[in-house]
Amino acid sequence: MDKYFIIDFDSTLTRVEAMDLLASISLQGLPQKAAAEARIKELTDLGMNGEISFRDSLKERLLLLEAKESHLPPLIELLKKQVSISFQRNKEFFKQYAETIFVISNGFKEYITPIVTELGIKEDHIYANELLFDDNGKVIGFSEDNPLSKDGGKAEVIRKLDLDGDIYVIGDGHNDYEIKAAGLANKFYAFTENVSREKVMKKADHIAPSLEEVLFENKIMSAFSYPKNRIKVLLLENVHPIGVDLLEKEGFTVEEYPAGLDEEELAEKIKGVSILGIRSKTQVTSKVLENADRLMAIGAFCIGTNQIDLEAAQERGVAVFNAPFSNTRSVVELAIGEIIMLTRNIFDKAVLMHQGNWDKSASGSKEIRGKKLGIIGYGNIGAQLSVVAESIGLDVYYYDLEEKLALGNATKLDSLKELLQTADIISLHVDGRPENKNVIGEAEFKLMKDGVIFINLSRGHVVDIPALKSNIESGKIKGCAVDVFPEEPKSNKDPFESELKGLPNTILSPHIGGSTEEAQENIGNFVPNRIMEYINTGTTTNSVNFPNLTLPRLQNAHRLIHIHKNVPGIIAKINQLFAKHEINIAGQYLKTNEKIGYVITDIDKAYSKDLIKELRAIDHTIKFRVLY
Ligand SMILES: NC(=O)c1ccc[n+]([C@@H]2O[C@H](COP(=O)([O-])OP(=O)(O)OC[C@H]3O[C@@H](n4cnc5c(N)ncnc54)[C@H](O)[C@@H]3O)[C@@H](O)[C@H]2O)c1
Ligand SMILES: O=C(O)[C@H](O)COP(=O)(O)O
Repeated sequence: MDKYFIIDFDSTLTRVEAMDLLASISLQGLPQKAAAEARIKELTDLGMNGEISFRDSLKERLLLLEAKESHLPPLIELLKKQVSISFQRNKEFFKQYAETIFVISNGFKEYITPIVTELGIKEDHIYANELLFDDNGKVIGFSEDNPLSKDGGKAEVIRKLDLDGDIYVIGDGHNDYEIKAAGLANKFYAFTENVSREKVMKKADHIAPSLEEVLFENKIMSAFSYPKNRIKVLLLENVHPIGVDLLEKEGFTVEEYPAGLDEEELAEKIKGVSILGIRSKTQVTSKVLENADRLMAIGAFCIGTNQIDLEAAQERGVAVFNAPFSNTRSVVELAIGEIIMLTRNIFDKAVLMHQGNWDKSASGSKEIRGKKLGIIGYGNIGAQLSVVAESIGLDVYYYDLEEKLALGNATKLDSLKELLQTADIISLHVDGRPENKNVIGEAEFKLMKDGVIFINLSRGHVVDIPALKSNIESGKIKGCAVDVFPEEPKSNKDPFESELKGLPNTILSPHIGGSTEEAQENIGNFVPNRIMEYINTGTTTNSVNFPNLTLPRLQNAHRLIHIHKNVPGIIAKINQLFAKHEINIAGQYLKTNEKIGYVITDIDKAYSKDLIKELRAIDHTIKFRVLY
């Protein structure tokens, strides 16, 4: 049985209402332009929602237009640029299915025909109204014999066409739904890529946010192997609007949640989610991942990824991305500011001032110039802090577990002990790996100089809090700044509890080291782009738990992405299947790490579906997907 596709023009096949565009051309320079345009828009919406008779709306709109034949060429040029994005992506569909695609519109043939024939739709499959002109080329009306000039016209055209097969209507208006209401279509797809009309969506059999959704539903090959609107994104912890916007523009269905979720909540919410976006608070545990039935990628919209069970994610074929340098500078600037504030005792003095006390004295207040700054963890933040600190006169020492290049005049120390004994100011910038729990505890505080300044902007669990508290109280630590805590409130509405509250010369901040507008904007851009690259091309550059592969653009081929446990013989099995099915391989890329293998194979487009089934069935396959 043939499948016929009946497609609406305005706001479906194109992103705009052609009459609105025509109005802006024809009314150019006329005093009534703004008022007439507003009324035309209003009449269009009333008509589309089925609130006024179509013919009345059309008549009134045409009268307001002041249109001439000479306005049509510029209108057509503008409309050509306004073909809906998912229609542009799927030109192949229009060519292949030309025999069964019809455009039925209450708009006008004069501008519809040049646009839709360019897509490959046949001229005699276009049904629309026709304009009438006077001798001077002025539009004076429309052909009233045409059924499309009146209510129910679309249904009448379909009835006359007497198509032998299933009929699927794709449109954004009530007049499109009327075809289904008249019993003349199998399904009405409310097309929402350009406009979403609540009343129309309620009546639809299916909402189609893109043409791919319709094609996928009907098992027709489309530009994407999977409609993007079916990819559900869950964003927690107030991800920057830029990030939200990028993911929405990509066509994903995005749900946002301002706070973090606890394990139980997330284990429920994660079902059906393909992309999860979090920041430092949300713990993505193996229990959460067990329920992640569709998860492909996790974006940590921050630097740290210790909140994610990276190994469990990897074993399930879930790639994790973060923003490794987007807030580095912000943390460094805060550290520098705090070093100065604490060395000058500003925090306590400010508190006293607010209480009405004037304490002008130099006692215990020092310059930072020439003081020894000890940086523990000389990674991105530690190294950047080293450079900035040195430029304002600090003498920099550092200790890192790994061999790191000393920047500027910084001095590398070989042990933590040496660093703790040397520094006047200690700033902690280690990562949050579990082994770093309490890396600074009583024994380490004991090794520090009396009157040391201590700063932790890294992770809360790396410092033993009771030990820190007693060393502040004893005066061993003269000043302290802590931005990160073992337990942090889930949201701004929850209270903050800590033993460190109320201690002298102690700056407590609510985990805002990386919270600057610049950093959040950078992160909002960086992470979605890595995720979209991964989803669209398979590229894993910058993934923190997947073998990193930068892949070329896919050209005239299908890309098979196979993620498997790194056990011997898998590649051989994959390639044996290609040989068995006589597949021509256009390119193959492989990278493994200890746990998983990541194999990408670009192959010619023609192959049997059995190949896919057999690739999926290879033992130790974790995930498999096809891109085209
Ligand atoms: N407060 C905030 O808002 C904020 C913002 C950004 C980053 N961070 C945190 O800052 C920390 C550092 O970030 P980064 O981008 O520099 O990370 P990074 O991975 O580039 O650097 C961490 C460095 O610490 C070293 N290291 C790890 N454990 C160590 C140990 N026990 N002793 C000595 N060295 C050790 C590593 O070898 C590495 O060089 C991370 O914990 C990150 O989560 C906090
Ligand atoms: O890891 C990070 O980048 C910091 O801890 C900042 O985390 P946040 O985005 O949750 O503020």
